[in-house]
Amino acid sequence: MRNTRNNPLVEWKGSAISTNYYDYCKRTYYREFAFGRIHGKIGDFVLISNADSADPDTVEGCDVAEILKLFEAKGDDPYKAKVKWYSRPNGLPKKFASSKELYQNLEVIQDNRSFDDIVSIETFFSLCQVVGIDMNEDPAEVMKSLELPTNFPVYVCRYKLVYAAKRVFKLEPYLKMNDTSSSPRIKTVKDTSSSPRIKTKASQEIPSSPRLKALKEKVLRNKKLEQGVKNLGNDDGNDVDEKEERLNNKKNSPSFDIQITTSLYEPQQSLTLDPRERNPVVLNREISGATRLWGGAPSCWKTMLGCSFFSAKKNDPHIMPSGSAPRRSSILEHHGFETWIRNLAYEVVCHFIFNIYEKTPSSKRNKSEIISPTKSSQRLRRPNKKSSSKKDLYGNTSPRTPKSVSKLKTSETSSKKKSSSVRLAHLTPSVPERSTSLSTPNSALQEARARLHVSAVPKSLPCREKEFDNIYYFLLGKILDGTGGCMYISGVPGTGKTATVQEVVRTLQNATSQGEIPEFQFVELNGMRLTEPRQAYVQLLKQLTGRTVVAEQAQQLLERRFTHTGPRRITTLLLVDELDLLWTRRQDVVYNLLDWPTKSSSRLVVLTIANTMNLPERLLMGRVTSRLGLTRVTFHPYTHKQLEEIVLARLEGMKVFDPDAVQLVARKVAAVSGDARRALDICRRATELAENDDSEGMVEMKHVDQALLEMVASTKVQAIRYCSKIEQLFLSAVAAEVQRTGVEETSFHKVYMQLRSLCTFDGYALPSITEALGVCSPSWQLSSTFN
Ligand SMILES: Nc1ncnc2c1ncn2[C@@H]1O[C@H](COP(=O)(O)OP(=O)(O)OP(=O)(O)O)[C@@H](O)[C@H]1O
Repeated sequence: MRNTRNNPLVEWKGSAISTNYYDYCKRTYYREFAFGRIHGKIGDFVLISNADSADPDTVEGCDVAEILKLFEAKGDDPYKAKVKWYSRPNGLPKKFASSKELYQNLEVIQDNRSFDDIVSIETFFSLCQVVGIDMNEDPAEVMKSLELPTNFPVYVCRYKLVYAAKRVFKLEPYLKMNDTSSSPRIKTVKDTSSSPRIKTKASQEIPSSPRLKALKEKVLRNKKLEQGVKNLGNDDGNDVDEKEERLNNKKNSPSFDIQITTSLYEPQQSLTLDPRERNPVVLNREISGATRLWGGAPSCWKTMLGCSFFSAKKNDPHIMPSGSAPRRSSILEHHGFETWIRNLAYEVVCHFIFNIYEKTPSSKRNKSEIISPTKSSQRLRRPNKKSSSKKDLYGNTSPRTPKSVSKLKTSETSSKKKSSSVRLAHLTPSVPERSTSLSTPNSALQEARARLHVSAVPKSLPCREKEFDNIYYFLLGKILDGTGGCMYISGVPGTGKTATVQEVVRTLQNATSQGEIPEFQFVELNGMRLTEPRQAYVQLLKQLTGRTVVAEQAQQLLERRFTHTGPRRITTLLLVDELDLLWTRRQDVVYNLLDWPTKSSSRLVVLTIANTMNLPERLLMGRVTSRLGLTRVTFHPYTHKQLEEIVLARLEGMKVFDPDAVQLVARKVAAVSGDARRALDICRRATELAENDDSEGMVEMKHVDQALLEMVASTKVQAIRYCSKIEQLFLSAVAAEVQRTGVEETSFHKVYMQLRSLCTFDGYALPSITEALGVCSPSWQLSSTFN
């Protein structure tokens, strides 16, 4: 039967599977498919192209998965498979990924994290094999001894990643205790002459190593089992469990001998009980409820519900999972009474489950997936007031008494809803200790100077609680939702924009490592560090995949990544600092960076930082601004009180500054720019002056006065002071134009327009264009130098 709908490349093999459950799902399920040269069936292992990898069209760029179901859905991409994911070691959570015990290229780990498990068959790259081995065995040795086909990817599996608690994982042995005595579990693929798929060694002579002896025995036993399936009721009767679990599936498959194999992964397989294939949390509860109600489900029911169906044709050389005898059974036909019992039991259980499912309010079901109401301990907790003065929320020592956090007022209402459950937190922006300590200061003044340095990481970011909150909850909402979005952050230099965002990211990463929120990846671009705007693509791709390519190719790869679905994709958080420097005439770079988050599959959140508040409206085209959205946070210049607080917070516990001296600095800086960097610099210089002066280790008003004077009398200021009036006016015009546009480059024409305005206001005669051009030409500089 060939499907002509949309894509003639995928073809179902054999007839559709019909059961009450599948009929209820209103989907058509199949056992086998052909996609180009790939001929696969339920139970096979496949490599699935990963759009997020550096090279999705290579074996290394693919993820490993086992096919659990095959079905035809509605829509443009109807050929679907339900899979069980297997991760390579570097695809595991960080704490396992770096483990030296795991073999990057040889080994995969069954991954029970809640990735999307419905994938398009069109993303299949090739078939592969996974061999289950005991956790104490050496994968390299096993691979050597197995002598498996070299042109076919083969992996061993020792572990499975399971939930220890909500979002906390642990590794468990892949094979259960009673499996360890048995030989490796190998699933082979069917040898079809039409496809270049790999033939396993099953039909070849197997070398006589103990492992392969056992394997050979297993192959023979499995073959016998399959024979048993063929000869109804004529199995050898050795395996009591198999006998018990035998069921008649005549109704469902009149023309096939059906073998129902309970999976090795019973807990996961049981998820298939959900009539809509979603909400595993609720479903598990339903299953256990059903089991309780019926006094423990008989093994045959378990088999029925957790089974995968596949055809067992006469010459099919399947090698079945070893050591799985107790968990597998063959279903034989023509047992009328058994069929009746089976169907009755099946319908009753399905009916029971559907009823529970329908009666469970959808709100409850969804909630249980995100934040378990019973596990309040997992949430961010408001710190105990008594202890809050010592430790902040994430265990960092914070000398500040936490302030109450203002309500979030972002325009993102959806994230508000989600975050409300996590909102109990009292968030104080804080920065973790630096990893390498600064050189030990000898005096109090030296220590103060070290603390006042802009590069010194402060323990907290006072006066930015509200901004911290807004950014934190925006990002939290996006990470919990698994959606994309943009935020525009603006403010004059030195107002703590970058520092606040960095701190938010650190706080979220901390929450991730504690299993409170899902994983996300953080990447950073800074317009100042790029030689030209299109380098943003190169840098972004490099940080995401580790691959360096030219800008055009990088753009194509990023486009592909963000416009294609990635079932195992986690949220990407991109910080674009100095956005205005990515501006190009076509605005394509900024457009793409803001357009990718709007794609439903991208899971990309972009935080953009720039110095001007109205940059989007002034500099960017309408279609770019529209993509930026309305979620904006403005960092206003610090007031003198805030600057005072910032400086005093850094000097906490020290008595080196006269309080009036700090106030003087704060007032002077707030009057000009409100730049925290400038205030810290002046205070630092004052400590140096106090050290040279014999002032008994105290910074007084005179030191601050002198430092302020030095700032004014800096070389730049001196140079400008000695410029001619026309030069001073020209420089003012350049500064006004740069301030107006927020871009550091400008044209002479625009500067001249500014110059005209300045001259008119100040009552000077407007210099001619030639004179103005002369001011900025090198020859003018030379002549002025010599004059
Ligand atoms: N609230 C604050 N508390 C303590 N230190 C602060 C605070 N705000 C700013 N600073 C200090 O000022 C320095 C400059 O901050 P930051 O780089 O975040 O400013 P910015 O707004 O991003 O400036 P620019 O636009 O120039 O990049 C930081 O390194 C930090 O040391």
